[in-house]
Amino acid sequence: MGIYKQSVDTHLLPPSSVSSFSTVSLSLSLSPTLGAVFHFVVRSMALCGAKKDGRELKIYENTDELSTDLADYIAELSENSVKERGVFAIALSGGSLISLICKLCEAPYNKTVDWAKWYIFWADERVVAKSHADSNYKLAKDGILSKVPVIPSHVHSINDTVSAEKAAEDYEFVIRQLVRTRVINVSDICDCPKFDLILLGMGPDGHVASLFPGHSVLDEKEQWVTFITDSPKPPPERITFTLPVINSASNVAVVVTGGSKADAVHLVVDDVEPDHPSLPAKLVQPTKGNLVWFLDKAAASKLDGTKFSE
Ligand SMILES: O=C1O[C@H](COP(=O)(O)O)[C@@H](O)[C@H](O)[C@H]1O
Repeated sequence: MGIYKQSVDTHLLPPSSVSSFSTVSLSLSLSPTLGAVFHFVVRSMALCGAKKDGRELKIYENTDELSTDLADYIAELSENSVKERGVFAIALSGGSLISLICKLCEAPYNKTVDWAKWYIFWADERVVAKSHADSNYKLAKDGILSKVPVIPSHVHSINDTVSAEKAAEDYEFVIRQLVRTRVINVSDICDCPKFDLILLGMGPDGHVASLFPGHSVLDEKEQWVTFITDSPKPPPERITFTLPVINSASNVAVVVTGGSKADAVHLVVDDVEPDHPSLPAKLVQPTKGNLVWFLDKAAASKLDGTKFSE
């Protein structure tokens, strides 16, 4: 069975990607049996991007270039949202994501972003004290929020003095109030909140937020925020946005770096074994919103048909 090759012009790539290209060649191979396969050839300090199955993949030479483009992406979404709605409702994750968005604290973003219009939430949180090293809130506060002029009352972290179950319930209540006043937009197709942007990381096991492979909370359809007390990754008690909330967002970005996650990226992005019990990251499929994967070269290294050359 032959493989048909066709060139894809860079005008098909997202403008933010094209502007950063130095030398990029991208080709799309169409095989009757294998479907579409992207071949990325990245030279010098280039990056490349392409649409695949409704997702946009952005692959960067290194984490520094990824961070720069990610800061641009967030700043642009913030500007658009403030223009359209007067506010920007963003949900953060913890882990490696925070150091990858730290460029937002630097020029020009520290001055150009309309920080007072930001409303900040967490897609997941560990149920520990806010001062604890495991707290996703503490990570973001120390790394970013204490360095930019966000309004403290717009920062919606969980109640860290109650059980995981109560913390999830309280957090959903807060979000419901803010949907009612449209600080957080509402989905056009269900009653779910429609965050302007949800930023997710992904673990080597394919978990996103605190949605772990095989966990029953993956089936949660009613609640917006739920809890677990048996996280396979410590600490065990966590609250998390459910899939209906994640998939109702206007924009979702999954940010993944490092070779330890290359297998999971391959399984999710190349949709290996589609009938196999799903990895949580595979279930991130915004119904009407945009989905962008930000990958460094190491995380993208096992993607089908991906070939990098220096
Ligand atoms: O436990 C968590 O892990 C994921 C992934 O973290 P990373 O350090 O591997 O990027 C993170 O997105 C989530 O918020 C966090 O609670």
